[in-house]
Amino acid sequence: MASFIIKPAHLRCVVRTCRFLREPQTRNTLCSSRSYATEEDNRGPKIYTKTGDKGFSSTFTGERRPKEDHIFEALGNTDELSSAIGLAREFCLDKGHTFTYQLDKIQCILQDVGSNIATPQSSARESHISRTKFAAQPISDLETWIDTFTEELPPLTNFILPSGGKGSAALHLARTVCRRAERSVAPIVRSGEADPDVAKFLNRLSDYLFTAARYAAMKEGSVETIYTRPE
Ligand SMILES: Nc1ncnc2c1ncn2[C@@H]1O[C@H](COP(=O)(O)OP(=O)(O)OP(=O)(O)O)[C@@H](O)[C@H]1O
Repeated sequence: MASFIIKPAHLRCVVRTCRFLREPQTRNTLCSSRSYATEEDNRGPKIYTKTGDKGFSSTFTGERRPKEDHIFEALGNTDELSSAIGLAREFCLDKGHTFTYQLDKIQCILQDVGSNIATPQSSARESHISRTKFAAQPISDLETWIDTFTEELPPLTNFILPSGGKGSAALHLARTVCRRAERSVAPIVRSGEADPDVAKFLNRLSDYLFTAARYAAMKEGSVETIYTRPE
């Protein structure tokens, strides 16, 4: 069994993803097993390699690029997005919301987003591409979930401000991080280095997070603050 440790930061994950993707049997076990660290992992290498100390890091294809490269920017934003969703999920769990399993799934898909971003097509071999292919199904799942929330929600008649309780406000914050992730992925997709479905997924995800925020507020009976023009 290959070693792969989920580190606190998704970017770490992506980098480890770079390592663990070399061992395909570990891919897709991430979300199902929940048992991320094995005894072997515990005896494994240290978390720090020091190879990034000079401001360069590696893509999954083995290229060394400066850390301000578009790819690491997008990976960092994806990592931050997963963390923001993780926090929102905790607030939603506290309130007993039934949709938190969706947030779990989304966090797993964001790992796949990171894998795809970390694999620039121009330097990828066939084996890299097949291991980091991004599936379109998660986009349809988001659309189904959005439509289900929307059926229960009252129509939107005003601009609402991020509010509506801790879960709702945290989902709005995650939505804004999602839009930043989308902006940073756009040039990578445009240059043909990442899968266009990654951009589509992030675009749909911000709509999902907006709708889930409203749904959480409604279920909690929390008031969403409406924009009013200051006097
Ligand atoms: N600051 C960063 N922001 C976003 N992604 C990063 C950043 N630094 C590295 N990465 C990506 O995340 C992966 C894992 O990060 P990690 O911190 O292990 O890399 P590193 O800094 O190159 O190595 P080390 O921390 O061991 O010196 C890297 O392989 C790279 O793809």
